[in-house]
Amino acid sequence: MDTERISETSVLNDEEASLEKSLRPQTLDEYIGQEKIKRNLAVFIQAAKQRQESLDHILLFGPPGLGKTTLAMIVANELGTKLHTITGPAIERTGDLAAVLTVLGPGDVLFIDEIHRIPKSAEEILYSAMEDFCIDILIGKSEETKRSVRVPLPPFTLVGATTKAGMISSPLRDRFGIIGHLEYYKPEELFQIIRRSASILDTVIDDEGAMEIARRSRGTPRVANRLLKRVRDFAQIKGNGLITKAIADQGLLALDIDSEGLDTMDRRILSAIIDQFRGGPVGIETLASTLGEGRDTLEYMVEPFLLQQGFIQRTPRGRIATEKTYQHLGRVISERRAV
Ligand SMILES: Nc1ncnc2c1ncn2[C@@H]1O[C@H](COP(=O)(O)OP(=O)(O)OP(=O)(O)O)[C@@H](O)[C@H]1O
Repeated sequence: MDTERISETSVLNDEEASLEKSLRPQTLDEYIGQEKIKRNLAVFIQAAKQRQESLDHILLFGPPGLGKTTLAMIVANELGTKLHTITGPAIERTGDLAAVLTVLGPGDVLFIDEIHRIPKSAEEILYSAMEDFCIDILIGKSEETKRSVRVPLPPFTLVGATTKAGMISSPLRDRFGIIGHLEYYKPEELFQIIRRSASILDTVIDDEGAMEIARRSRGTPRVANRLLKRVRDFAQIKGNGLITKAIADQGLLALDIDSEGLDTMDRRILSAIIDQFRGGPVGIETLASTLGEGRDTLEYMVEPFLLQQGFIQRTPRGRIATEKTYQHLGRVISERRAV
């Protein structure tokens, strides 16, 4: 299990957490990449401010670590309002949601991470909250005293984030006026993120060193920042403090990140498809149980990058390894025709 990747947000120690915070861009100008979303948001935010209205609700899709939370923070910051955060799994009952909604101030931003995980009953409360800025709360314990009370809410902006586009119901999706799909970052964009983070961390890095980390960061700013911090340690202990291409390479190899930026988990998946399923096709469920991993981890955290990079192809009968994979892992395509 790739515990480091999965738990990196949840078990950061205090120092790491404050470093992570210091690296977060605060404004749209500081937010690198995702140009289309950024351009549109800049217009919508400016228009809402001019009209003194709340900004329309925003739904953000994309794999972990691409900057959904950061964007939600930036939206609140650019609007000059307060950000309230909750995650889908933390909303167990409708009352949990009502408790957050009823403390919102006018124009505030409510960020619900993993919005696909809120229970159906809470989702229904969200509908009227989003559309009419009010919620109906049931009060009274007995059948005789039980009644529904309408509670008005101030106009607010809901920012929902999810890694699982297919798991948002259409009534919920339809209530978002702005929908953004975050894409994996290009190496040039990660290069800029790494340069910016290095300067905040007071770390010297040359262009080749930054590019090497950028190329091997799975298209993901969170990974880029994590690798930068680790490679910085190598530069300090094994070099003279400067992150060069050679130091980056040495550090990344020690962290088991290969020349294509694949980590142990990526390579386990690819090797299993080749070695245990003759290159595929293999269903995601079978693959997950063979590896002893959760299906969701594979499908939403690991596989999207492998698909995007052309290491895996999806067919109606399951996943197959591509010629690029055989070459990268130094295997010979013998029993299955190359794709
Ligand atoms: N566009 C960006 N420019 C610069 N840094 C970024 C950008 N996007 C993300 N980051 C950095 O990457 C880190 C991870 O981003 P963030 O927590 O917003 O991701 P996320 O998509 O919300 O992930 P998750 O859903 O796993 O929480 C942030 O701490 C931030 O420093």
